[in-house]
Amino acid sequence: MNACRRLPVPHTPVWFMRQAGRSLPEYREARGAVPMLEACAIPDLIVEITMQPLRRYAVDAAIFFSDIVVPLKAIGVDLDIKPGVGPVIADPIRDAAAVGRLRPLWPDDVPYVTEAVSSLNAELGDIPLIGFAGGPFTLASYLIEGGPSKNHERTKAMMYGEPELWARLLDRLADIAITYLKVQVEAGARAVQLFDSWVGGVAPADYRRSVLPHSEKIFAALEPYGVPRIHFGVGTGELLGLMGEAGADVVGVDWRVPLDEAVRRVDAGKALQGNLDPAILLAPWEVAAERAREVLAQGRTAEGHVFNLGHGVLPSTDPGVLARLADLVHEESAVHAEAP
Ligand SMILES: Cc1c2[nH]c(c1CCC(=O)O)Cc1[nH]c(c(CCC(=O)O)c1C)Cc1[nH]c(c(CCC(=O)O)c1C)Cc1[nH]c(c(C)c1CCC(=O)O)C2
Repeated sequence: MNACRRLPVPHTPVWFMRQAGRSLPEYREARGAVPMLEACAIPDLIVEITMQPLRRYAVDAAIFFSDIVVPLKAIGVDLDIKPGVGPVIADPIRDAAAVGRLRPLWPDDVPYVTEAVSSLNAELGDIPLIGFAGGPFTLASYLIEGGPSKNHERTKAMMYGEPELWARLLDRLADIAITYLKVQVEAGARAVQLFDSWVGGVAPADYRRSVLPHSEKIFAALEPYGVPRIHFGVGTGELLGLMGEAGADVVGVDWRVPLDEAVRRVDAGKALQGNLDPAILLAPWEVAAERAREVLAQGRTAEGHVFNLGHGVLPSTDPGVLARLADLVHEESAVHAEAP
């Protein structure tokens, strides 16, 4: 929490995107045959899966176990998460009538979120829980394409060709994200992350015109709660400044841009989060450790640094390596914190 607020810290804090999930055998066991979206609606299971990585790693935060499409499912969008694929939408949104059918999310639509966050908050004690929501571009892309997409072509066709319809869709998605985040914060989440994972395919001028106003609305709505707001996307090197401008306190950086360069791209008054390449954890430990030290050194140029991977933990990652990484981050950064 202090690092997010650019205050002094005894060591660099660390957590890992996707720290819960398929890299953990106990996750696979707990999930069993329960489909992903069903699991996301069972409070006991949410609590158990959220806690699992904290039993293994000395991480400084928990991230709520859910998915960015859970609020869409909760308002009645016919969708599924297909293993190895991702979210798949039965009737993609392609016209004004379909956008009109996207109703608002009400807190009562997700009682299991309120229940799970409250239990987690009690169980976690001093360790903060990070709540999250999907960013407007990323959710729009799943809804318009009907599933994961490489080029986001129909999405961009709407963004460029039907700007009014696009703005209406993104405004509705922003309102859904606001409610989903407020539910989590009001139940006890102490920070929030907006995952606009796939917005990196958008040029800065288009981001400013067609996406930023909607993300800005989300961050502004969270402002009164005073919780740190983290903003992350993949391949967003050219957008880092704008993603900060949208109203984030912490800008998440993927592995493509070194953190000292990210510092130059983001306005003063922001902390950074990132950014070890998750794939490096599949290389020998000493190779990964050396790069983690580099990330720490580059992170020291930021006003605040939360160590993380540059994207989610890969399912083939050895949990033992993540445990060593969390310890390394603490030990090596504590040495620097003590230095005169
Ligand atoms: C794009 C996106 C999605 N979901 C999410 C994003 C943004 C983050 C990112 O960029 O990765 C967010 C998300 N999804 C999940 C979390 C849990 C918290 C965490 O530990 O980080 C978070 C923060 C659980 C999950 N969400 C999903 C899993 C895997 C489900 C399983 O066990 O099969 C988990 C643990 C499913 C999912 N859901 C989605 C994808 C692409 C997938 C993977 C599909 C696959 O490869 O099987 C959409």
